[in-house]
Amino acid sequence: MSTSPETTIAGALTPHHDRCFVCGPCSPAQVELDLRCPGEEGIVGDVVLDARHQGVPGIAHGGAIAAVVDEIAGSVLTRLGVRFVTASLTTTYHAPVMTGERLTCSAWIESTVGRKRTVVVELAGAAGRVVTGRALCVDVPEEHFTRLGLGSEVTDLFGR
Ligand SMILES: CCCCC/C=C\C/C=C\C/C=C\C/C=C\CCCC(=O)SCCNC(=O)CCNC(=O)[C@H](O)C(C)(C)COP(=O)(O)OP(=O)(O)OC[C@H]1O[C@@H](n2cnc3c(N)ncnc32)[C@H](O)[C@@H]1OP(=O)(O)O
Repeated sequence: MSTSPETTIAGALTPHHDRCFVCGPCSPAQVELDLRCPGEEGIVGDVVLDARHQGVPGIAHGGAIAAVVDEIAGSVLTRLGVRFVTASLTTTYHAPVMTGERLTCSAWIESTVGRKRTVVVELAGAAGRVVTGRALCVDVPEEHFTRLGLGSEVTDLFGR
């Protein structure tokens, strides 16, 4: 397992990239995410979607929620040093997410089969579970990015 600088400060995770539209501090839509790694695997934390993420007034947009699910699922894997992309993402909305509502999250690897890992992300509000997401993530070689003309600005993000 990698010992990421992100995991050495009381298990807290910091944004993986300044310009990531979900977690990056340069993003005008940066989501308030406070993610921590309580143990060897998995992530817990808090998430708040606000008025920048609404679909109808007062309710978070389902696409914004899905992006947050993808971000959290990805964080579970990158902190383990896994180089991956998301191949498929399903998001089940059990109840509306209100803008400004503080949610707790937990995420973990549900299964690993060959290059495929399924990561589950649960989001809950004060009244209980609001979202369950499942990301099917596929391990990829470094060439997945280098053949696209991308270099260390991407490949260095994995396994820090
Ligand atoms: C822009 C990339 C960013 C990546 C990560 C980002 C940041 C990393 C750093 C820190 C991150 C911290 C937090 C993370 C934050 C966000 C995470 C975002 C992650 C993303 O958002 S990333 C962008 C969107 N994502 C893509 O850009 C993928 C496009 N796509 C492809 O690049 C190929 O499609 C690929 C590589 C997926 C597969 O291609 P391939 O040729 O390598 O392999 P192949 O097709 O053989 O599939 C192998 C096995 O997966 C099964 N399989 C494949 N696809 C499936 C599907 N859809 N449903 C069910 N099963 C599927 C096959 O059935 C086979 O299964 P089996 O082995 O059992 O036969």
